[in-house]
Amino acid sequence: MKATPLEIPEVILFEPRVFEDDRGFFFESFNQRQFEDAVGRQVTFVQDNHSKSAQGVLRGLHYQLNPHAQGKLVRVVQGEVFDVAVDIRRSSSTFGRWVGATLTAGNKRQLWVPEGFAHGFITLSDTAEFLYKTTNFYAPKSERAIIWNDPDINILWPTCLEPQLSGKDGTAPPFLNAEVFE
Ligand SMILES: Cc1cn([C@H]2C[C@H](O)[C@@H](COP(=O)(O)OP(=O)(O)O[C@H]3O[C@H](C)C(=O)[C@H](O)[C@H]3O)O2)c(=O)[nH]c1=O
Repeated sequence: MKATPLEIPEVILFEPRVFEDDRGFFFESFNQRQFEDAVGRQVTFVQDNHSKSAQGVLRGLHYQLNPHAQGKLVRVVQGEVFDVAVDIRRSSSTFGRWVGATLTAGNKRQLWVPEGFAHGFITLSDTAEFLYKTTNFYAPKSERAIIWNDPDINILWPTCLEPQLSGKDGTAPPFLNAEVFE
């Protein structure tokens, strides 16, 4: 497993070692020891999620407030998405900045999005199946969102597709009005 910190170094891109033979392939999709070595701290996941989206669907930008903040380890098992993490920790030197990565079933890449970040993705393939582990349970009352095209964050989504949004996401507040982490 290769671990690469992105421009916001708390966000880490993982690339697994894939073993291919005439039967197909094998790779360790999660290894607690290697993951914690890369992240530099103990991390416990308590929930696995799986969503399927059609092309153009954009889910995000979402996060849960403390004490329910979630770290997420995300990957794609079918199709392709562009995945984004936004630093919403007011005390951070990268507050308001974003990083992104293209995750596909083919590249088998995973992105670690720590607590303190808003997260979202846009679906680039006809459909995409998105799996992720979270470090805290779903707590809908603590859920918050930021509008996907906020001008102050200015995410460069890699498509001119008009995104398909849930009602919640289409009416999410701007970053300036968002409840953020201290
Ligand atoms: C997130 C979640 C949702 N649900 C139920 C609640 C709704 O009835 C239904 C769809 O929920 P929602 O529209 O919030 O799903 P997404 O838009 O994919 O939300 C996720 O989108 C982005 C990518 C994120 O990073 C978050 O993990 C999460 O907010 O699943 C649950 O029962 N448990 C859960 O953990």
